[in-house]
Amino acid sequence: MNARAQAALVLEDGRVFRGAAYGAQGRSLGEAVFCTGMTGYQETLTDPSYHGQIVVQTAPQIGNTGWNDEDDESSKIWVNGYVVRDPARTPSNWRSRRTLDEELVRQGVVGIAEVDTRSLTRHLRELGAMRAGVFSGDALGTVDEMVAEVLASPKMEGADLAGQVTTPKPYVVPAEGETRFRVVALDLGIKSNTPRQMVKRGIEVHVLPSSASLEEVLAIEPDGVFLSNGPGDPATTTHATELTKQVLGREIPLFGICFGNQVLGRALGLGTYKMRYGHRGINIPVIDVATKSVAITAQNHGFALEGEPGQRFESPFGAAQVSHYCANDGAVEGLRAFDVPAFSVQYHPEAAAGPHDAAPLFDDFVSLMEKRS
Ligand SMILES: NC(=O)CC[C@H](N)C(=O)O
Repeated sequence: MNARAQAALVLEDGRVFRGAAYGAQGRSLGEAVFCTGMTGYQETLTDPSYHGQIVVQTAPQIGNTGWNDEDDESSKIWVNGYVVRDPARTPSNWRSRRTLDEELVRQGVVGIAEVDTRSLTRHLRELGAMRAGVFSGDALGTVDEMVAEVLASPKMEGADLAGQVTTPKPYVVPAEGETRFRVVALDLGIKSNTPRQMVKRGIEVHVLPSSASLEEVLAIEPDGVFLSNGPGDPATTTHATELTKQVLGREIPLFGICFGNQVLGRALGLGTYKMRYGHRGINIPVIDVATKSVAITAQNHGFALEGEPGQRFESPFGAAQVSHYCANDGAVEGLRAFDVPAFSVQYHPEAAAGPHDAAPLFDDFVSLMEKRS
C-alpha cells in the first residue's frame, strides 16, 4: 500500500488523534459521534440523518466488503467526515465495485484512518459527542489553529438540517402488486429502504419535501402519513410539528420513525433534549411496555424525547403513552396515542443495516389504516 498522507482528528476540547489520510484530503468539520455497528458502513455513510456529523466507526476493520451499487440509502454520502482504525487493504465481495477509500475520494469526503477508535469512543462516551475536525495534507495546521477552526464551526444543538437533505420535488414510489393504500411520506431525510418496506405491503408512497403544506398533503387524499428520520435538532422542526398537529386533528393514521418520533412527540407536547452521546448501532435493545418483549434494533440518534418508560400523559390530542424504552439507559424509544391513530418509534424498522425485529411495525401501520378505511 502507498504511504498515506498525515492527518489529525481534533476535538473541541483540544484532544488530538493523529493518523493517516483516508478518502479525500482536506478539512471536514462536524459533530463527532460513534457508531458501534460492525457491518453496514455503506448504509451508514449514505443515511441522511448523519448530515453534519463526523462518524467514528468503533469496529476496527472497515471497508472489507468494498462499495457496491445497490446498498446506498440515498443519492450520496452525507457524513461530513469519517474516522476508522484499520481500513481493508483488499476488499472482497461479489458485489463490490470499488474500495471504500476510492468512493470517499470520488465523493470528496475527508476521512482519517489508523486512529485508536476504541480510545476515541471511550472519550466521547465519557465527555459526550462534541464538535471536531479532520485535517489532512495541506489543511493540517498547528493544534491551536485547528482547535480554533473546530470551535468556530456550528453546534448540533439548534441545527436545522432537514431542509438541506430533503427531496427538492415530490415523487411517487408505486405499490408492488395491488395498491391498497396511499401514504404521504414527509421527507426529513428519508432512507431508500423505508419506501421499499411500504410498497411491499401494497402502499403507494408519495414522498413530499419537508416544506410541504397541509394542502399539498391533503391533495393526495392519503390513507396515512409517515414522518421519516432525518438530521439535526428536533427542536427546530416547527413546520413539521405544526403539520403533524394538523394531521392528528384530522385523525389521519400517522407513523413516525426516529426524527419522526421526535416530531410526533413535540406535536403531543413533549420536549426533546440532546443526549450525551446518543444511540448509534445495530444491536440496541428496546422494551415494548405493552408486551415486555425486547427487540434488538438499528438506531442513529443524538436527541431524545423527555419522558419515563411507560409514562402516560395528556396531550392536546388526548391520552398518550411512552410505549417503548431503551433497555440500556431508559431513554424514550416510542410513543402511542390512544385517542388519535398515531404511533412512532425512535429506532429504524427499515433496518438498513440492522436486524429485522422491528419490521412488523410497518404491518401495524397497515392495520391502523385498515381500521380507518
Ligand atoms: N436518525 C434520525 O432520524 C436522527 C434524529 C435526530 N437528528 C437525532 O439525532 O436524534
